Amino acid sequence: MAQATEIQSPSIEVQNLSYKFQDGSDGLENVLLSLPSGSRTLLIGANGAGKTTLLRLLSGKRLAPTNTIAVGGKDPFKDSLEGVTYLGVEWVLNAIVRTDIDVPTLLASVGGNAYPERRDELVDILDIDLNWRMHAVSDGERRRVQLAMGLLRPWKVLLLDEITVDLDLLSRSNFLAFLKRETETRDCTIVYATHILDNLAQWPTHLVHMHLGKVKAWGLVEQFYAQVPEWISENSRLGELVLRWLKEDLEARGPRNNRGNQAKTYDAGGIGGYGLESADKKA
Ligand SMILES: Nc1ncnc2c1ncn2[C@@H]1O[C@H](COP(=O)(O)OP(=O)(O)OP(=O)(O)O)[C@@H](O)[C@H]1O
Repeated sequence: MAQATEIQSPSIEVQNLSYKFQDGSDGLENVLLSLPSGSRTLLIGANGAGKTTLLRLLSGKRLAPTNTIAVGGKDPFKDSLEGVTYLGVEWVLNAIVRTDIDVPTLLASVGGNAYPERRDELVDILDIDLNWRMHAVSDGERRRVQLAMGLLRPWKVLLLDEITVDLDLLSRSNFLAFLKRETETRDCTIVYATHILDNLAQWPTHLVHMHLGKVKAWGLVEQFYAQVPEWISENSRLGELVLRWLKEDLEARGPRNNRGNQAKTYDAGGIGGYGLESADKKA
């Protein structure tokens, strides 16, 4: 197995990145980004815009064309980088966190004893009960333990694909504040794909707007906020901006299905096909 390379400065540079899936369909097209060390970037875009695809390429889980991605100056796929943490769907689906196992054992299994202060801070911030047994916790409680496990080792680049959906508002807010503090107190960078914008307006330093595999716009958050009318409150500025982007994207893409044909299909098999028509008639 190739030895992991430690990255120095956690910047992210992407240029001319185009990517096709195995079936030949387009994944990303000509992506260009430059995210400096210490930045906190929100990846914004409708479902299917390409956010996960980009994060997986940045994490080195997928092979990008040569010289298109540099994380800390290195190719994440070739150099199997140490300090790059990707928390996405695979992480969430990990079966071990559903077995009859206790929290201290789980945290120890990912190196908790090597970082006792960090472990205790995360347990505190995420309000984790060390007496929980993982087969008998709620989805949100399980997610908090997973986040503590994933964040325990002091990463330099954190790639986060929305896995905070199960968290209650206070846990999520504490978690986001923790991430912000991390970037302010040590040399690290975060890219976070999310649809949930509550309490996030003050969080990002950069925004990336993706649409159909392309980056439509990216840059410092202030430059985007300047486009939103001033009368909109500071807190909802991000929401207003994203809503505007998503509406434009939907208009540009058009409806997914041709409405005329769809209507015919529904008429032919539609409600009647489920037996509801006859139920109606009986009533
Ligand atoms: N393995 C694959 N093969 C072919 N197409 C794929 C594959 N994985 C994803 N896609 C397609 O690529 C597009 C981008 O998917 P991706 O998961 O990156 O979107 P996303 O922005 O993360 O969406 P969401 O917000 O729903 O998570 C989608 O249209 C999806 O159907």
